[in-house]
Amino acid sequence: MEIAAASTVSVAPQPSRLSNAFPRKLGSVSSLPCASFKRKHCSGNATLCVSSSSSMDAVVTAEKISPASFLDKRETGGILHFVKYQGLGNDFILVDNRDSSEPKITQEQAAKLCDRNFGVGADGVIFAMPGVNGTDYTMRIFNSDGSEPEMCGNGVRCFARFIAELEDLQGKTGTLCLFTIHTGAGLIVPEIQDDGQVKVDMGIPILKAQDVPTKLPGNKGEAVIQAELVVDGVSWNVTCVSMGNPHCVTFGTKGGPKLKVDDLNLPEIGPKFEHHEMFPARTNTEFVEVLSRSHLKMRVWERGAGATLACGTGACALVVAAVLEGRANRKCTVDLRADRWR
Ligand SMILES: N[C@@H](CCC[C@H](N)C(=O)O)C(=O)O
Repeated sequence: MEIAAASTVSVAPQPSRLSNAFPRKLGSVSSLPCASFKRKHCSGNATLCVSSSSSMDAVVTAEKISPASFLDKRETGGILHFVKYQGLGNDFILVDNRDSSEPKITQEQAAKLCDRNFGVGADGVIFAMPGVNGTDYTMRIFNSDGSEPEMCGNGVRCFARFIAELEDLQGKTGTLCLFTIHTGAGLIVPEIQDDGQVKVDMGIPILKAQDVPTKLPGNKGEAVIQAELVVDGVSWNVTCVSMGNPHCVTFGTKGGPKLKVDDLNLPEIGPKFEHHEMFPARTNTEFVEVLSRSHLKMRVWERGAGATLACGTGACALVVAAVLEGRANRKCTVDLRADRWR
């Protein structure tokens, strides 16, 4: 027995910007036991049908999916149950792990599951685990490369919706905070709105260089604000912010023209920031274009996940950086994607 087959995944209309951090549910993949995994694309690009029905065109069978073969070894029922959620296109595989403080799959297995061609495809895998220190739940997440970040803004919003559905809290939510979540970056208390969307207070940003962490020397006290970072021989201005996880925010090169984020070669430049020696824990990088003092546009290269369509901690980090650099007001809208970046 291999991976569970699923019914359907419906793709909801995509909003073009993140305003006040509300999530969109992409759809859910309900896992059903079956002996093989068959997939068929339905009409248009809005629906993907995955079915165990033999009448469907099988493009792959479970026996041939070595990355998925671990799925029958780790769970008693022989199947890893999961759902798929997204926040503004930042997508995650969510696993109900409430019965154990050990993730049901390893980091290597998570990376295989996140593969968009040979796995389910996602920016990360999130585990809903028992709470610690008096919290109701613990969220752990593995990036699509298998590394474990401390925090994920869109992920924690998806997590909150997942818990609400698991615990049947839908319709009882209002703006009440019904549960607390322990994360690698501290306590999160999500607010589930009447319409099911989730709002999260991301807490106080960390600016002290060694806590971000960055090896760049503090130039405003211990903070690194609009400092020079040489990447591949080019001097960029960067501000370093941790939202529990590290972010390097840039509005462009030193003395260069205003950054036009649409023109960036993200797959080329992104990894050079991520693996720069000045970031001992690697870094997420936000490339930002200022449209006005209250309207910013970003593209993100995520640590451990590459180019993603959105990043909640990144959106928060760049507003912090924009305010510190005097480029924007404290309240602004961040466009995370005008269309698909990749
Ligand atoms: N997309 C997330 C951030 C996920 C973690 C990140 N890749 C890291 O390694 O820090 C978000 O919405 O915040």
